[in-house]
Amino acid sequence: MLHTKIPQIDEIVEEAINQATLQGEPQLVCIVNQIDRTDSIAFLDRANKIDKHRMFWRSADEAFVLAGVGSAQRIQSADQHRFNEVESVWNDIQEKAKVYDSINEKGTGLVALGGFSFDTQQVNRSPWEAFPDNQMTIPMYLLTNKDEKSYLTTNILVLEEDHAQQIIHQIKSDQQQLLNGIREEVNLPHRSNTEEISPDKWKVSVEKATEDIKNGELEKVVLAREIRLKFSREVELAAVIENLSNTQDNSYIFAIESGGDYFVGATPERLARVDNQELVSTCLAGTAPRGRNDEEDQKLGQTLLQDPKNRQEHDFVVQMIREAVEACCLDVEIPKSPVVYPLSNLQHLYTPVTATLEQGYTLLDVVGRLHPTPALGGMPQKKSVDYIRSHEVLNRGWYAGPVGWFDGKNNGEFAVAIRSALIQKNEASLFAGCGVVEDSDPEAEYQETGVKFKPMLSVLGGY
Ligand SMILES: C=C(O[C@H]1C=CC=C(C(=O)O)[C@@H]1O)C(=O)O
Ligand SMILES: [Mg+2]
Repeated sequence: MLHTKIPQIDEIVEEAINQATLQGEPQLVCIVNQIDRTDSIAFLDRANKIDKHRMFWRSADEAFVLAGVGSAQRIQSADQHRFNEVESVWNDIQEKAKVYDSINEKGTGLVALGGFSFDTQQVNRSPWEAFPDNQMTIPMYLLTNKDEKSYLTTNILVLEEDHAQQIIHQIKSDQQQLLNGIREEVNLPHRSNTEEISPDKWKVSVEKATEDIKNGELEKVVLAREIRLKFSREVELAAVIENLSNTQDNSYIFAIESGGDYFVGATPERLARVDNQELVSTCLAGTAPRGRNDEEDQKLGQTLLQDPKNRQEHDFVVQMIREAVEACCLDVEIPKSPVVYPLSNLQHLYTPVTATLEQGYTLLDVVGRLHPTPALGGMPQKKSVDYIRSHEVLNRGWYAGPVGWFDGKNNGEFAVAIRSALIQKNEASLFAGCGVVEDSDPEAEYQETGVKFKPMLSVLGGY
């Protein structure tokens, strides 16, 4: 049931058609309602019948979920200055939109969800044809679950030639399906094939990178590899998200559907979050497996904290994030040493970063400055991205790029899209990388990436 406290939808749509006629351009209308508590995965599953462009975000550390359906308006930019360009289009959209929002909650109203590719200079598009270098979408319908409450935002791009009754009928029927439609049983299909892409060639590339680092070409580079899977039938988005949500604590769960394909993952790595002007970023790099019991687990964690190779991987990240954040923030706080961050299959070195954005700077400014951090690219930034482009066999596409959301109230968050898979009908490509420094051992890095595949692999048909 909708708890409407704003003008009747009929009035809103008719007013928007008048506006569109007067302006000679479409009018974006945004309506926010509090609704009865609604399960986000059921919502996404029922949306399957409405639009094949769905988006999902679950925070790693707060009860906050966004599930978006369809596209009312889309922002795309392939430009080198894509973060600034997205910001300026976003400002323009906000200025022109008519927002009916008496609730004013974070993540409701005008919200854009989506992501950015890892490297705009990558010319090879396959297999990422459905994912442009940047795509942020204002969904037609957005469910926001925050703490115990649910909100539904409806965004309509109204055209001069639209008929009010037709639009209203469509919205009512879509809302009925999204909130009350029957949820079909969704299961994951059987996995019929698993192929590791050139593991030996990959180990040779790690060996070569350690030599190039010793020769002073660069200081650190993150190299990724791929596993390809085949299934007995199409893999349903809702089933993957449900499984990841049940198994991956301390991780962001994200999914973006585009042109029939979708990119999904459970990443522990925040890039940046802004609540008003308060910034939180995360340094996460350096990895060990989990132990089979508490004692072994503690021991592995302690060894990780003292291991010079892992500390070096981590310290490059802290150093770079510190410099980037200090350039646009006040009151930057970064602890002197990392702690251990436990996940279901492995543990990482973790250093939190908090700061206050200086006036005039935004979340997208910070994302543009940070991406890619040395946890995904390397050190120095440009050299390592060039190195990846010319040495890595796979095409990263959106793997290791920023994925997330922002609203019109100065809130938003981006994570880096690792522990992820590109799913195309009954096939999937999984990606995992590791930080290579001069003391890296190819076999150990191969094992480390093996553990990083586990969260997605276990959801997509067992180890
Ligand atoms: C690049 C990935 O992980 C990064 C994040 C945490 C730890 C990492 C590491 O220890 O190598 C990587 O830098 C990946 O999972 O694909
Ligand atoms: Mg590592």
